[in-house]
Amino acid sequence: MSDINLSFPRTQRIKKTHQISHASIESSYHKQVPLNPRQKLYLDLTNVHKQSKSIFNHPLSTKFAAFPVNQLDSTMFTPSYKNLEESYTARPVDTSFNSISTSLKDIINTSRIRSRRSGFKSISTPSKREIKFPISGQDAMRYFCENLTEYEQSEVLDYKEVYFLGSKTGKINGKIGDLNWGYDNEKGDFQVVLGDHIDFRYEIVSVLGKGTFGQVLKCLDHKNNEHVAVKVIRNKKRFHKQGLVEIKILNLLKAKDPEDNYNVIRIKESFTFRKHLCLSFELLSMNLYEFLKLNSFEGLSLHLVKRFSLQILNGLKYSKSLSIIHCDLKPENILLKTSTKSLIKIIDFGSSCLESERIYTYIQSRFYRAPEIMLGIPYGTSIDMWSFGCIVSELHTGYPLFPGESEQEQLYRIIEVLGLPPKQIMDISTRKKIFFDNDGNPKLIPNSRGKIRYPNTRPLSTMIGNQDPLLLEFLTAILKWDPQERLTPEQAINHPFLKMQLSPKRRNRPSISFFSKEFIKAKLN
Ligand SMILES: Nc1ncnc2c1ncn2[C@@H]1O[C@H](COP(=O)(O)OP(=O)(O)OP(=O)(O)O)[C@@H](O)[C@H]1O
Repeated sequence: MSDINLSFPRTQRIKKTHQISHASIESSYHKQVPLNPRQKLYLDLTNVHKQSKSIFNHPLSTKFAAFPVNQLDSTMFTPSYKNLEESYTARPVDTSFNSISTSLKDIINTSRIRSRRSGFKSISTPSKREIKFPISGQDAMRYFCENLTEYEQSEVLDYKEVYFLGSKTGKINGKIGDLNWGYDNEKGDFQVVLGDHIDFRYEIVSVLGKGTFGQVLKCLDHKNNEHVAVKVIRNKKRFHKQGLVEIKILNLLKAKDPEDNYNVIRIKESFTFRKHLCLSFELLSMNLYEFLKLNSFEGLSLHLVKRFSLQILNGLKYSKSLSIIHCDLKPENILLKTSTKSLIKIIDFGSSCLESERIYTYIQSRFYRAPEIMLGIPYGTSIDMWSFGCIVSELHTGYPLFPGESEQEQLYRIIEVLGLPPKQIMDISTRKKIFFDNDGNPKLIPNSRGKIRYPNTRPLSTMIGNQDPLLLEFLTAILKWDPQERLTPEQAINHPFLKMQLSPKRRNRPSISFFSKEFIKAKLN
């Protein structure tokens, strides 16, 4: 194929129209009427099109096609031209690309020379450092095409605002046929590439946690220039559906708490990226399980237990007022706001529901599971108070109160401390056959170490120690079989255990054990 000839016959008819038209531009050029750069490039492009259909068969041509004609300018050529050259290098046998790339080179050069000659200011390609973000998806293609994978080149065009592109090294090259173009593993988890972007805005810094629902990533939000936590939900229908419920509940919690007074996590944004539902949150510090671990599982001072308890109850009181059941309260879902202060927030409303919209009957993490869930009895917000009671004990002692190795052992551990469930509970239990014989006696099945647990043989006082009688009273009032008898968050806040101020002398352990970031990192890894 020969190079593109940029001269046009003198006989070309002039079309008198105010709109940009191919003929008018061509003729203006030929009559030495100065063309503006956009007109000239329109001409160049259409000539490329006319003279070489094959260029438009190349995958990159779809990128050209994606630009409305009135948005074409010389800056577009640079990256696209480079890509054409690259594709030629990759396929040396294809001589048509050779001539096309040479032609494009000519077009660009000629266009610049002509612009200079005709006195028009040429459109110069700004250096990448000069470009200020955000840019449009189209500009991302113009200036940074070579930083993007082929998948991203199509993807980015849908973005009105691009804040961050990620470096090309390490990016997953999305391919048809791979799981979600290669962006997912077989479990539907997003394949994390540190340093890459999420949604052309968030830079992935590290992985903060992995859970049933997906992964939580520490990211730098290039729009607001702050670190955030982004929860990337697994790309599976069930998790996606539950993720939508989580967003609904988090938005409700946020809307009714404009001043951030209630110790619950605040959602910032939600969006879908590569088929993954994503939720961005304020970035918090370590969770209370990690905090206990950092304290060598020795348990926290009563002073600190009280401080944490009051804040958790504040969150539970608030969620109860909105009829929200958290359904998965545990130390891993309570986070310190920073590693140097005792402020905390409740996170993970991923299993939550409204009292009027309960879907699942079997919920909560086993150690913190309320008896009514195991016994198959209708439940409400009081299941969170059961979990709260277990957490208070664990914060105080350093170890879970009822660490059942199975569902059955979980209930037998509770029976060992509280005795048998009262008649009114047994009567309405739909799952009692799993745990009790026909006479209502526990089946006394040994656990994996051969231990049989007998009712009422292990008083709560021996499990939590006798340091503070009010703590025992407090926990006894919370850990009730009957949810109706359990303290509500309001009642718990007003319980003497939390009302009593500790004098500094009575603080039996250091009031708080906060550490440097380096120390925390070393300990937790
Ligand atoms: N806003 C945040 N700031 C810092 N770390 C966070 C934040 N949100 C979550 N994490 C970390 O990620 C972990 C998992 O988060 P989350 O519980 O929301 O995910 P999940 O998939 O629902 O987990 P699970 O399987 O426990 O239900 C948390 O235990 C915590 O360590």
